[in-house]
Amino acid sequence: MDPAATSQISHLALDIGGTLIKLVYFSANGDHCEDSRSNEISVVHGKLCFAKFETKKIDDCLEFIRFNILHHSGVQHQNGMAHDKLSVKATGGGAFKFADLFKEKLGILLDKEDEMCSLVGGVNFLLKTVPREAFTYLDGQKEFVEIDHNDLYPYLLVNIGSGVSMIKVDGDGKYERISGTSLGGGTFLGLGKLLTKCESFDELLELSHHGNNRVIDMLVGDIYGGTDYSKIGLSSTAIASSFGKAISDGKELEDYQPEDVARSLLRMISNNIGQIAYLNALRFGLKRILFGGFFIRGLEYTMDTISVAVHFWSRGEAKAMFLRHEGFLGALGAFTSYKTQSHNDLKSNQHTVQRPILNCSGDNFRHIPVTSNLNDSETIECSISLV
Ligand SMILES: Nc1ncnc2c1ncn2[C@@H]1O[C@H](COP(=O)(O)OP(=O)(O)O)[C@@H](O)[C@H]1O
Ligand SMILES: CC(C)(COP(=O)(O)O)[C@@H](O)C(=O)NCCC(=O)O
Repeated sequence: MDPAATSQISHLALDIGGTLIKLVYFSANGDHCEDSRSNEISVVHGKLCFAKFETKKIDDCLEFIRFNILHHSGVQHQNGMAHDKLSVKATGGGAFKFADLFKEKLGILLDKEDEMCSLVGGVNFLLKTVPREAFTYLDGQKEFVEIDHNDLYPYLLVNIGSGVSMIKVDGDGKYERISGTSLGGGTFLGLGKLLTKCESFDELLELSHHGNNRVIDMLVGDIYGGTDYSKIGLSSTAIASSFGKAISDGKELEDYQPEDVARSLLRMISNNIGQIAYLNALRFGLKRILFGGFFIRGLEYTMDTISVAVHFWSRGEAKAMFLRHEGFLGALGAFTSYKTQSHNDLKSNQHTVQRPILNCSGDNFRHIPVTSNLNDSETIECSISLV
């Protein structure tokens, strides 16, 4: 393997969702070593890099791929003669919706991976490979959880994207989508834009940060004259009805502060998802609930609301956990699915494309990582083997 060639290697996978396009690609450091067991295998050190674009700005994403020449790292189809036979792993609805666009603009075929399968693959990869990936968040405390690989399953994966999917995971590639709700991140952003006139997700989050949901939410105490309803375990400060105060306040939307509206909205969506997640965990006796999707964005208020909902409804029985790479689960799953290409295919193709083909075997991926560190820019240091 030519070291100069390995220094440029980049391998790409995409998750094209309803709101965001997520990219995961491997970028080599430039150093590599031959595997002592076989002179046909090279180990390449590098890092997994992450990028995201709004789906409505797909042209920016295409330009990013073109500028960084990521599309040339695709796997060449058998019998493929030209670059238009290169294919890149892709998941999410956009892998179907935008397949023609990718072919037309970049000359690549999107090799479609099932969205649920990719989400599960991404989580399992992270939990097994990346230290300090999963954590709990309660009472303002973030605590990393190292999960024993032999005691990983079962768990409930709740992916909060535009909509929400809830998947019971029983093993590697063993899963079932058991529930979902259309009240997800898209609802938060869509309603938020209409109600607050904000222009972006970040702006909506910033607003929510400064708001007070009690201005607009109807609390138990508002209904019960300031007292708890202790007989059924509801404190006076619990939300009885999200946005309920707007019924009788005699106010127009303009009379409320956008900050307070944003806060109530965030609380409503997070609380609802936490509660549905708990109910589904209860249905199947699952104790561990992992939350992913770009809606969370590591936001303390969101994680706290979800954690409190799960803790409250399960009376402390179930645990909400979060992931550092929450938004890239599907893309990571699609990335690791390159392993399903047979070695022979990859090897023979090595001579027909300009760039070396990576063997992203899941097993190699798991065992070879040097440091598997996560640095500030959220990259994951790792190594992969080339055939
Ligand atoms: N920069 C952003 N722009 C738009 N939405 C964002 C952004 N960051 C986080 N979000 C939230 O994440 C959701 C999308 O999450 P994601 O997991 O990418 O789902 P999808 O695959 O449906 O696009 C949005 O609906 C929104 O609530
Ligand atoms: C259709 C979807 C799987 C698409 O995934 P997304 O782009 O939202 O991440 C998801 O939006 C979803 O599961 N919606 C909830 C549908 C329901 O169960 O009511």
